[in-house]
Amino acid sequence: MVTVSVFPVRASLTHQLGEFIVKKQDEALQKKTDFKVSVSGGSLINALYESLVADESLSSRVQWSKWKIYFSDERIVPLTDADSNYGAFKKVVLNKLPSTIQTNIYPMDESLVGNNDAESKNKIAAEYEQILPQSLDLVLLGCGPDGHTCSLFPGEKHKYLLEETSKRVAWCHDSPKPPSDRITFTLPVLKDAKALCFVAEGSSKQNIMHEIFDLKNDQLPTVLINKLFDKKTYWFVNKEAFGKVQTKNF
Ligand SMILES: O=C(O)[C@H](O)[C@@H](O)[C@H](O)[C@H](O)COP(=O)(O)O
Repeated sequence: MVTVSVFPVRASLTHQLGEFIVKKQDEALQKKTDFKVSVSGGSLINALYESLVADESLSSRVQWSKWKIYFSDERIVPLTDADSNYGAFKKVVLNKLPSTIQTNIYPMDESLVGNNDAESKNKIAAEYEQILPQSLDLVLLGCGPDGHTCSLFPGEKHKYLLEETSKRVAWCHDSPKPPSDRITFTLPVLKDAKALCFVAEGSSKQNIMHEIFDLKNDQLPTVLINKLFDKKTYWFVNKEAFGKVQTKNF
């Protein structure tokens, strides 16, 4: 069973999300000197700001200097582009931290970004794979209204990403959510991670939450992940997103 927590108001979701992340951080730091975490783009980034920066009862417990921060997926655009997940995370979260705080962040190498050939895009993915550790302590994920996560999209034409077993980071060349070129973790990275945490909020997620949790449509990447990695998968959702979900059997 996956662990699902449903929150009536946003502040309680972001607080409990922060408590969960800090708990995973503390568990990791009891055993080693760093906390390896990956973040995704989209609305998750604002939730992370609320949890880890704005929430004063949590912000003092976040040991940023011991975090190693990776990206679960990244759009192939310059890191300064408004579409960059790194850029968004830096702007919304890291730039809000006191300047004395050191962070260790691992963005995609943007030097090949301008090249439009497949070889360059595959190389960007392969280079990211090289810097990725074997096992992340925590992978933070969003869920799109179509049931995608990372840049693993549902449907026949995107199956090449879900079926990838040798590349740990792959080039997604046809994202239905712009921009179309991205790099993304593949399932082997999620398999080796210690914990996976999804955040989904708002009424635009109602239909997909119903499909994921009630209908369990296993054509959806998120359903597949729930099935494959149930014991280490956690969902933080709000009551709007879960408005149509009937089941208690996760
Ligand atoms: O770069 C991206 O596009 C994201 O990493 C993506 O996987 C995101 O997490 C979902 O699309 C959910 O985004 P929302 O929460 O904004 O719907």
